[in-house]
Amino acid sequence: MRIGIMGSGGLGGYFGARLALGGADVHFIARGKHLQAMRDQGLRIDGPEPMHVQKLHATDNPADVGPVDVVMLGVKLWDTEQAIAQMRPMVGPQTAIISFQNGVLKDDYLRAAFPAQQIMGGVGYVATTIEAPGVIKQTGPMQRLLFGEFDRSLSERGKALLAACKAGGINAELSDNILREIWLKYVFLVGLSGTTTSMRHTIGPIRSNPQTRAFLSDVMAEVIAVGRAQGVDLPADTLQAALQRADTVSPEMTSSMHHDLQRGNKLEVRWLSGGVVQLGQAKGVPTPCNRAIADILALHAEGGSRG
Ligand SMILES: NC(=O)C1=CN([C@@H]2O[C@H](COP(=O)(O)OP(=O)(O)OC[C@H]3O[C@@H](n4cnc5c(N)ncnc54)[C@H](OP(=O)(O)O)[C@@H]3O)[C@@H](O)[C@H]2O)C=CC1
Ligand SMILES: CC(C)(CO)C(=O)C(=O)O
Repeated sequence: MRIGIMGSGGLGGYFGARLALGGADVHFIARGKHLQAMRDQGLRIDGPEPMHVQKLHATDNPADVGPVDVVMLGVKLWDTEQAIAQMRPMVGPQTAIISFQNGVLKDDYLRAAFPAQQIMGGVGYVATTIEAPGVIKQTGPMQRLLFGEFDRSLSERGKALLAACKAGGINAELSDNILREIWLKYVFLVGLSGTTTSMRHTIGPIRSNPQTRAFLSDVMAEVIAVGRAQGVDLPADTLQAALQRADTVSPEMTSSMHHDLQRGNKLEVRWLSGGVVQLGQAKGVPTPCNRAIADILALHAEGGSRG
């Protein structure tokens, strides 16, 4: 299977490395020093299960690659439109395109650019960052990919990608309700990212203090209300399950958005809590807690200030 990884950082680099080690014909799209290091030394994954892809295809020019079976989109949300424009040479009429970015607005960008039948839904669970050019660091053993067709069929292309993932040791699942999976992650992630970033704390103290726990719960409840207003069939116990998830992760856990704030990077808040506000407004669902998060972080959203 030919796979194009559009954005080979924490997410794309990690799962692309596993796919390559599993035997898939992976083409990494990267840029700058990271691209140079990958060309010179391959791609190294540090963490609980160290890996090294020594020989790989890496380029900043998707035209060098040409059409692939699957494009996996893994750039930060602020880079999406530019990445979509650049990745076009990898997209032939039979190419499946899957965004594993966070949030629920990501697929709207794809739908605006490509025919709906080429787009599959995806969710990625992993905690990784680019530690140095050519090196990705994974924190903790979690690694999981979910993907599927928006029409809920279990397609042959989905099964083929599943087989490629399994060959690379990825905990992958072909979902028959990917929209729900995307929203279930959104509920958890907006709660985690909104609270850890606005409060500048790991999840441990946030979930233990009754006042901040109530805020976490209210943030998640707003996401659920917006999702249901959008017609997503979120189970009755979604809030309980999301809070339970927040209770069972390490107390030291935080979100990628909190890491971005600490490093003075741009933030994905416009698509996370900001996305909840935007979708809530369109459906008349109040989202005061998410609005507070988006407003509090607005001065940091373009980067340049460390939290
Ligand atoms: N990392 C994680 O643990 C997880 C991340 N996610 C989501 O996945 C998405 C990606 O996050 P993450 O992997 O952490 O981000 P990273 O910044 O680690 O990786 C993105 C990479 O894509 C590169 N890139 C961006 N645009 C282009 C382009 N046009 N051409 C070539 N390379 C490009 C970036 O380069 P440059 O550095 O130069 O900008 C960077 O190397 C986000 O939406 C995030 O929320 C979801 C689950 C877990
Ligand atoms: C919660 C986590 C680590 C799960 O993949 C994530 O997606 C993020 O922090 O952005």
